[in-house]
Amino acid sequence: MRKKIVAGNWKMNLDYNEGLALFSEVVNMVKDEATGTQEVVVCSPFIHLHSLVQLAKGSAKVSVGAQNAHQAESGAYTGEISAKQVKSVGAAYVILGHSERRQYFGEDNALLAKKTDVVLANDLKPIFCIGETLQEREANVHFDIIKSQLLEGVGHLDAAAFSKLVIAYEPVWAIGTGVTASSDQAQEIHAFIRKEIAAKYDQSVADATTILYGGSCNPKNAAELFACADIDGGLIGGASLKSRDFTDIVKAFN
Ligand SMILES: O=C[C@H](O)COP(=O)(O)O
Repeated sequence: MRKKIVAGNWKMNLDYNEGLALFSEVVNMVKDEATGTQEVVVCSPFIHLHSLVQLAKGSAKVSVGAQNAHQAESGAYTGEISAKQVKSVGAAYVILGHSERRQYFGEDNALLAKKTDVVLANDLKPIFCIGETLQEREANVHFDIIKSQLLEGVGHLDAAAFSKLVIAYEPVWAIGTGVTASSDQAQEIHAFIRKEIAAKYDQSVADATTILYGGSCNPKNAAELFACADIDGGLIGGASLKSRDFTDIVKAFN
């Protein structure tokens, strides 16, 4: 059966020492919690990755991820980080397709397809984000948008490669706004995504795919969201910057 995952996305927050302190607290707190969450992933800025991997050693449940990787294996791309470099410090995951990357850095589905290939080729697991803007939802094209992000971004993969992905549904209007999708809205889209995966591959691939919800998820609303049949955990932004809040979300699968 698919894995229940709670992933934190620190975005461009926390200096080196702040990140290590927060991560140490999370590792310690998560260790003692009885929870249905099977894996806790912290996606930090690149500067923290190596140290977090060291701190996570000995924790069966906590993994580390990056928030991006370049589409090339290596080369003259000043300021960029490759998937191979991320892999070399021991990280396990890479977030791809986050709406902030799509919006501020012009990452489109074609580019994300290339990034997905490179990340997978380096034996890293993509957390592949899809989700509509408020305008798209209001124009009632959100299903089309989500379907095209899914199929154009990762639909070229064969079933074996696709099964290494985690999908994250993040409605852009809910990210960092304090406006969470209702559990009904989120479940509707998660079920739709799973149906599209089944149509593209087959039902067993769809049933095995972890689909996370992201967007103003917090300790108060996590349990209701995670109780939905097709929601397999969360991708947590703001609340992942506080160890107690993040751990309470991890506990929400109880
Ligand atoms: O990657 C995380 C999402 O962008 C959600 O962020 P948020 O929890 O601050 O709304």
